[in-house]
Amino acid sequence: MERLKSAVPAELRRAVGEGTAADLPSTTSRLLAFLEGLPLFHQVIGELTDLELALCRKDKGRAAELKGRGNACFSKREFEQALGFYSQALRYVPISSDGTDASLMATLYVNRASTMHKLGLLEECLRDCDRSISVSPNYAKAWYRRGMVNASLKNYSSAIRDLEDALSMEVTSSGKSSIEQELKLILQKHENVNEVGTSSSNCMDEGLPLTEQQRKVILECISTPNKGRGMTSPNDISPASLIHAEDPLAVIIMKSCRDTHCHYCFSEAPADVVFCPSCTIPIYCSNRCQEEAVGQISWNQNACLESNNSVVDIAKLSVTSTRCKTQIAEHRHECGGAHWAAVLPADIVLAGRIMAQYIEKQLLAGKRTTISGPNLDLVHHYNQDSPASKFESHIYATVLLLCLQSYYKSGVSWAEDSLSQLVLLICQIKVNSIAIVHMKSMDGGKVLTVNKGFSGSSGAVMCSVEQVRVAQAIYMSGSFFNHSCQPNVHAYFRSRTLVLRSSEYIKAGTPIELSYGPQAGEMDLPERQKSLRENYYFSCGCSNCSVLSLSDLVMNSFRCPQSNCLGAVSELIYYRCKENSVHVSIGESHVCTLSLPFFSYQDISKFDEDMVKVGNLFFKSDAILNIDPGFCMSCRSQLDLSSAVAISDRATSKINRLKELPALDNVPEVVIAEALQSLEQTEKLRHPYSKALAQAQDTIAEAFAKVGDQEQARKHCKASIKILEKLYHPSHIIIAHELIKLVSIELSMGDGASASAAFARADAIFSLYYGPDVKRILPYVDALRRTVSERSVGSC
Ligand SMILES: C[S@@+](CC[C@H](N)C(=O)[O-])C[C@H]1O[C@@H](n2cnc3c(N)ncnc32)[C@H](O)[C@@H]1O
Repeated sequence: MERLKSAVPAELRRAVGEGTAADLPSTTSRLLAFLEGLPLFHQVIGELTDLELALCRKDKGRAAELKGRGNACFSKREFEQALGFYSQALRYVPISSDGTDASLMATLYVNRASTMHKLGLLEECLRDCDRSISVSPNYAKAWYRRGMVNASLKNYSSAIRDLEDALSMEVTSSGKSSIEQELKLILQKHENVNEVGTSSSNCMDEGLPLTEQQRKVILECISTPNKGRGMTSPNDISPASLIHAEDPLAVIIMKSCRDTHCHYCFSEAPADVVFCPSCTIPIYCSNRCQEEAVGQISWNQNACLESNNSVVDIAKLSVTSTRCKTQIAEHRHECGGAHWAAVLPADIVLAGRIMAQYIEKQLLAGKRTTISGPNLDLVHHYNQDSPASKFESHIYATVLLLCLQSYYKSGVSWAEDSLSQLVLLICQIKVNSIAIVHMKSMDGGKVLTVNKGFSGSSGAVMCSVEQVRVAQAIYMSGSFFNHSCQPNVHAYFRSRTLVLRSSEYIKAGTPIELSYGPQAGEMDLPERQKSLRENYYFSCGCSNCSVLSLSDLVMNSFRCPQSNCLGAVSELIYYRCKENSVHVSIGESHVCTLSLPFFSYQDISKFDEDMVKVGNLFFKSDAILNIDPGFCMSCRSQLDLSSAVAISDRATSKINRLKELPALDNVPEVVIAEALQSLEQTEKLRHPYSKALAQAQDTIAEAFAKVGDQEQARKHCKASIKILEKLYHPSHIIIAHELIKLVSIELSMGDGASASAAFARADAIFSLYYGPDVKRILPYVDALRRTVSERSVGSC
């Protein structure tokens, strides 16, 4: 792509970069005319769309070779490796209409099933047997394996039926006699044991609980003075109410999750992962997800899948889809082996998916009109984009259009403005797409196992969660919610569904706003502004970025050199420009102008008492004139800021070394002692309510928990929570996650009563943010709940 960009003459590049949205018809057509005359461009499009050149083609030879490697590992009892090879083989095995490849696929499923049976993955094994049977219904080995795994699952009646079927299909006498032997054994067991049913896992969403569906909040889209359109409600909304739930218009998995997560529901891929029937890139956690993403596959339609490129075939497949007819299988149009969707950036593939959906809807509706673009009613900032970004959007839009044209061939005719529409669609995606984030419990499972005995002597690990960015999506209604650095709704995802829930009481008519990422307490004002400008192309005008806030004042500040002063020393310049407002700048550069929060004295209950003391020092001084970097905002004592920054940074990096140690179970005492010394230095330098201090306490708590000194771990964990309560607020979700760490420490200490109290606080916050979805989103919380209640009963 870089070679393509540099081939464009500077004059044309400038015209594109300097143009506005109104110039798009001319800039896009000039660029297209130039590129069409460029051999390099045709080479690039050829590489992206030619099935013979594609990297993601099915390959029977490769599948057979991988199967051989799997078999070799299986016979050496290297089951984990065998599983990997069989999965890879299934990824490459083609599906053909003549049935020849079906037998290879059926064998691979059975081989993988046998491997998973050996590994104790019984449900997964059962599913692979079913897949093998559906591909090749008379395959005795598949029935035999299913019978055996059903026996392991104690489903004896099913096991007997399966083995009887296997027996009727088996042709060799040795095969028949070994099936008979197994059958005899299972019949005996069946006589002795009561049957236990199997549970089948289901990754897909079951939708909203009924009670929530009935209590949907009424939303209105309104025009706001400084943020464009926004959302509000004509009614008061109580905390923890479900505000909105929506499936995406289009979605694409992040490249980093391609090999580990289902490309449809984005859950972590299980051992019996399934693949796209037409290309080797996507993986799915179940047949259901595969069908949702690719369309329903029945074996007599294989020819249609393989030959692709025909509009009639596409329509036929979509009609046979299990989905509602207005929804188009999102991966369908990318299938067949052309690999542009695997190579182009996620934003561009997302644009491709939206465009393809639009085209296919027109085709399904029988409208063979000229294709222009979906014309989504979403905001974009094309005119404010940098020249480089405008040029890049033009290049990608042109490449994408050619890829789509190559797929739809003569089945579609394109309007003149389709390229301009595509450029705007790419810009809309930049501003409106939302990252789908899933919660991953880092060691929640482990903590519960390790702590089972609660001897108190063994090293325990703390429950901690990591947010994994799994996909990028466009939600049509979700796009109308504006950002606030102190949001009143919490956004989370059930598989691919966006869910918004009120995290506080919202009065009728108040803007309903979520956080696009940056939040007060987590980042200070300049950091938040920078992040929103770079990632979302706007300057934040939320209430938290318009009024001087206490957490912004202290979070990155230093301690006043006077030991009895609680005033903060900042690296920023605060200059009072008018009676009620201050300019904030870093060095020469102006960050923003903020109002002074006089409301804080009227509504003092909103704030933490200690924080109000800090605020008073700043706000109540008669004249806040000019506070330079390095001067205390209260008593004006001066601190040598540059040396304080250097010492504090060194101390932080020493403490952070604890995180980098590969195994914390064995942290040398000297490293802990050094970290404690650094913590002492940080405490001397940093403001007592600073983020650096909270993080240092948290890191040290984690290290102590892992080496088994739970008393120390508890002390530092509590210190960290105390600071975070001031930077955020005591009911913020971040506090709940920290409290869960405290719970695991207290459980390890055998202090069930304290653990139970901390858990109750965390649970209340989680319920506020996730409502009844807590169990589904944070399953480890539920596991911990059971442990806590057992332990607290035990300690009574
Ligand atoms: C996802 S859209 C939200 C809906 C949008 N206001 C509209 O009119 O369609 C994101 C855009 O809304 C505006 N916006 C959202 N939150 C804002 C905020 N806190 N301050 C200023 N503008 C904001 C920005 O223009 C941003 O690019």
